[in-house]
Amino acid sequence: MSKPRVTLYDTTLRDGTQGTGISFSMLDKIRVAEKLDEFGVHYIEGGFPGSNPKDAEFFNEAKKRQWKNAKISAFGATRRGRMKVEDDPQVRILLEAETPAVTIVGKTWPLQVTEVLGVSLEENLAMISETVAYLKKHGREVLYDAEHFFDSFKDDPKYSLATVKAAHDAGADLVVLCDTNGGTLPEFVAKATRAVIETIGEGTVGIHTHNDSGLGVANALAAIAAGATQVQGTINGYGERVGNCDLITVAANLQLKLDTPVVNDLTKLRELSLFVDELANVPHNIRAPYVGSAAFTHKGGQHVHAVQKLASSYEHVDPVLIGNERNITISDMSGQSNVIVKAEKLGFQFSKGAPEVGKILSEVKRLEAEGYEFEAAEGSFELLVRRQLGVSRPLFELQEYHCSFRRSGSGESGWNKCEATVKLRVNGTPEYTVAEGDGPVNALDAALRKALRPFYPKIDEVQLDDYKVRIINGQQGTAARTRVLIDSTDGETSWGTVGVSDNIIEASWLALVDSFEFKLGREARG
Ligand SMILES: CC(=O)SCCNC(=O)CCNC(=O)[C@H](O)C(C)(C)COP(=O)(O)OP(=O)(O)OC[C@H]1O[C@@H](n2cnc3c(N)ncnc32)[C@H](O)[C@@H]1OP(=O)(O)O
Ligand SMILES: CC(=O)C(=O)O
Repeated sequence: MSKPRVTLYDTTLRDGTQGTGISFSMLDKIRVAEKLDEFGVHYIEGGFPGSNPKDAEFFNEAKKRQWKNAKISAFGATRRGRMKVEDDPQVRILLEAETPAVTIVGKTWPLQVTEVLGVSLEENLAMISETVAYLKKHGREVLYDAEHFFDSFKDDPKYSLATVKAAHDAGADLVVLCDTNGGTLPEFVAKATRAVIETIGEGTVGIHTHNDSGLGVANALAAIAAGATQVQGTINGYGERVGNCDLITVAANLQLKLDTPVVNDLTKLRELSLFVDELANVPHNIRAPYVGSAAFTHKGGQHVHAVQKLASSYEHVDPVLIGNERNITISDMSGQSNVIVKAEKLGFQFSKGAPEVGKILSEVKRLEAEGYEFEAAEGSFELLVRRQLGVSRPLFELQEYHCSFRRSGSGESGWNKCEATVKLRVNGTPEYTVAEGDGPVNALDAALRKALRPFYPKIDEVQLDDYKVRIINGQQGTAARTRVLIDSTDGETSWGTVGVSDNIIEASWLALVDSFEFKLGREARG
């Protein structure tokens, strides 16, 4: 696409990695940058090469690659006080990154200049203009990040404008106003942005916000409405403290709500968000605007009823536009509409008022009142539907199971032993098996598989991915009711099952049996 009115500047690989728990290997940084480039981000801030060898190495790798859409930028600071710009090693390293663009942060707030940097206000202006001019002389596109701009504008508008004017007059291609502490409100952001544009002209200002007041995106949009032409942010809002402006949300708002196209194909937005979470090893935020898996998930019966008739009744945009999809969940807040939609996915067609729908719905509500939760246990819900419709076939007839745990001695010389026995009949054939395991549930799992394997060899495809235990009525201490949720996979599909009991072993057994019955039942039906 031709240059849009607003460009996207991604700083996931620099400011994002200042977020607690966020770290990428050098090769993962390259993979994230490639994904951002493919998506159509206009600038990628790859890191702070003066900070650490990994970031410096990123730029060595980045210069060997062809970037289709994005300009790579190296991040650093203005020269240090009382030093010549050409003698500052951090500035030299910025040039050695050999990027087409360079972003430097400088101080704007008198408080920071005198108290933190410990230099005079005049020396700070010289640090800004000399560093910008030096980088321009070396042929770089220079983006100047005006740190704490809004706090400074509140305290001393004259000095804050003098700093951005110093950067602009020295040749900065863009002055980026930073809400570094994330405490500013949108109205003030808009007012300050307008004041800067009046001082240095149209098309010269970008915005970089943090989310400390929960307004990172709102503040960025306020600055854009006031005339800013670049928005800086991070994928999924990673960043120092509570994070940066979420570039995912901003991109969707600009393109879908503000008639400001920023990329060619917004349908890749969710994929980008998940990809970056995956590489950062961060759990996906299901409530993320636009791209979260809950963003178009309807739980309440009245909502589900309405979206079947008119999607826009409870959806602000079509999920397909950002590569997301509509989901309907089942719970005690469901109405007939939820059951009808879910049952249809299982191949059963019902109309409103059908007795089968009422039966399924009542059973869901009865079990949820006992502590079950079907939202994340679609496998158990499918079995519930089949059982209520009388079309399920149990895998076996249980006679008894037993498990034991024995601890002998203490410390390292002691030992633990977990053993389980399972006695059941499969198609009339008795089976009696015993197995050991790391814990009682693991031992039961092994004994049950041993008993069922001769009849259902596909059982070995089932792997348990996750096992979660939730105490439902904790006030009853060790006599509390327990809910166990198991996530299983066969490598191709994944499913969740649930079991509830006063006994943690029995709750686990129920969830385990549902997991096997779900998989093997589907296999048998073909
Ligand atoms: C708002 C932002 O997000 S800006 C980016 C912040 N990111 C980071 O700090 C992550 C990367 N940082 C680092 O790896 C290190 O802090 C380094 C390599 C930059 C500096 O390390 P050190 O030299 O050991 O200094 P230290 O981190 O203790 O202190 C920061 C130094 O930078 C100076 N500094 C801070 N801002 C600026 C600026 N805008 N211009 C010039 N110097 C600056 C400080 O005065 C201080 O130097 P001093 O001790 O000589 O006064
Ligand atoms: C530059 C930057 O990251 C900030 O001021 O927040």
